[in-house]
Amino acid sequence: MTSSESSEIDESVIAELGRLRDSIDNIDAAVVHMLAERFKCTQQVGLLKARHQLPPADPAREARQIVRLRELAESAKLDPAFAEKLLNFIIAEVIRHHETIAKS
Ligand SMILES: C=C(O[C@@H]1C=C(C(=O)O)C=C[C@H]1O)C(=O)O
Repeated sequence: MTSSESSEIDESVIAELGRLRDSIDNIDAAVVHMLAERFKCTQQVGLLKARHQLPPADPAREARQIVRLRELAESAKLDPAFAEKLLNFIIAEVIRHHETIAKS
């Protein structure tokens, strides 16, 4: 392989890496915007619960969401265990917000 051939390969690899990373950046931005919208909704739920003396957490609702999300993950070829962990992580933060709202 000549030095010009190897530098062409390097450039095409770098270009493909750049394209893939641009898509990753767009997806990360979409995730951030979707999470921000979700937290706007859950903040409203937190206010409603505090006003009506409802508990911050609703384990029955969470169980239904987990079943649904695991099914969605499976059909999207995403690891259902990962999807469940991610949802639990988000819900834990939401419940923390609801507890703060209830105390305020
Ligand atoms: C948002 C709610 O409050 C909590 C947070 C949930 C969520 O982030 O999806 C689900 C159930 C509750 O534990 C709710 O009750 O709907």
